[in-house]
Amino acid sequence: MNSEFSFSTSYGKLRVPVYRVYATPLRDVMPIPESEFVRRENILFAYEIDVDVLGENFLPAYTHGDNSNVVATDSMKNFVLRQALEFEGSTLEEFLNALGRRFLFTYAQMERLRLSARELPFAQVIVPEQGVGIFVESHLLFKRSHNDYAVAMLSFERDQQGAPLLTDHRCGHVGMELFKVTGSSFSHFVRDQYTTLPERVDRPLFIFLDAYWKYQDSAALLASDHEYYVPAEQVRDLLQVVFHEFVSESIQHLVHEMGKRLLARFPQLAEVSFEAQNRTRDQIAVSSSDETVKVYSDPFSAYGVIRLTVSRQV
Ligand SMILES: O=c1[nH]c(=O)c2[nH]c(=O)[nH]c2[nH]1
Repeated sequence: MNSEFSFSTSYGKLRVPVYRVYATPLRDVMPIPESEFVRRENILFAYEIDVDVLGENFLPAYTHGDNSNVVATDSMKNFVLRQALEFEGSTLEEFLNALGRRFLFTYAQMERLRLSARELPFAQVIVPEQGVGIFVESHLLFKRSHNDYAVAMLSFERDQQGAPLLTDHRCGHVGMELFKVTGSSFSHFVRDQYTTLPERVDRPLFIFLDAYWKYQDSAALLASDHEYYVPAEQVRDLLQVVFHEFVSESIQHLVHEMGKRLLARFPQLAEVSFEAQNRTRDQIAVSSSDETVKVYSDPFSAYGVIRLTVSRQV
C-alpha cells in the first residue's frame, strides 16, 4: 500500500434494470384516511438497482493493478438479476435487504455495501370487461408511466462474526410535480431595493417535490406481515391531500405541515425530509369579466429550493 496517500473508494454497477413478473402481492397494509391504497399486485415488479461496494480490501486494484479481490461489476449485474428470480417478498426494501445479505454471504471480498433503487413505474391499462360499459384494469397489459416514483437505499456492513448487518436505510417518493391553482400565498417577506416580486395573497403554486422517510426501527420496514410498512403510494397521496387542503403562507409552511401530518399518521417513522422546488409560473393576464380566470407562462429559469427535515423528539 502507498503510505504517501490515503484513499476513499467505492465501485459497483449502476442502473441494473430488473423486470420481475408475478412477484408476491403486497396485501394487508394499514389503510390511512388520505389514500385509497391498500394493496399492490406486483404483477410487474420493475426497478433499477445500483450496487456500490465500499471498503479497503480492493484498494490493490487501484494501487497495483491487482484484481484478486475485485468482484467484476458484470457479475454483480448477473447476481442482482438471479436474486430477482429467487425473491419471495413483496416490497422494494425487502428485495434490497435480501440482495444485500446475499451479496455479503456470497462474497467475503465485500466489506460494506450500499444498494439503491428506483421504481420503473408502469400503470395497468384500462380495458372493457365482458359486457357493456364496465371497464377494469388489465392484468396483462401495462403502460410505462413517466410519473413520480418510489426510491429506496439500504446500507450494510458486517458484524464481528462477519454476518451481514443493516446499518442505514432511507425510503422515498420523488419526482412529484403538483400545481395548485388557488389557495396559496407568499407575502410579508423582506422588501428592499432588490425586490421585484409582488406580494401575493393568492398565487398559483407549482412545486416539484421529493420526500424521504426513515423508520424508528428497520424491523417494521422489513417485517413480512407488512403491518407497519409505509407504502410510497400512501405517502404520495397524503402529501397531495395536505397540499389540497392547506392554505400555505409559503412552501416552507407547506412542507412543515406535510412533515407534521406524516409523522402523526405513521408513528413507526423517526424522520421525514423534503426537497421542494418552487416552479410557480408568472401571471401574464387576468380576465376583466371574471378575475379567477388567468393566464400564466414560464418564469425566469432559476428556481427556489426549500429543504426540511422533521425528526421525532427522543
Ligand atoms: O414559498 C416561497 N418561499 C420562498 O422562500 C420564496 N421566495 C420567493 O421568491 N418565492 C417564494 N415562495
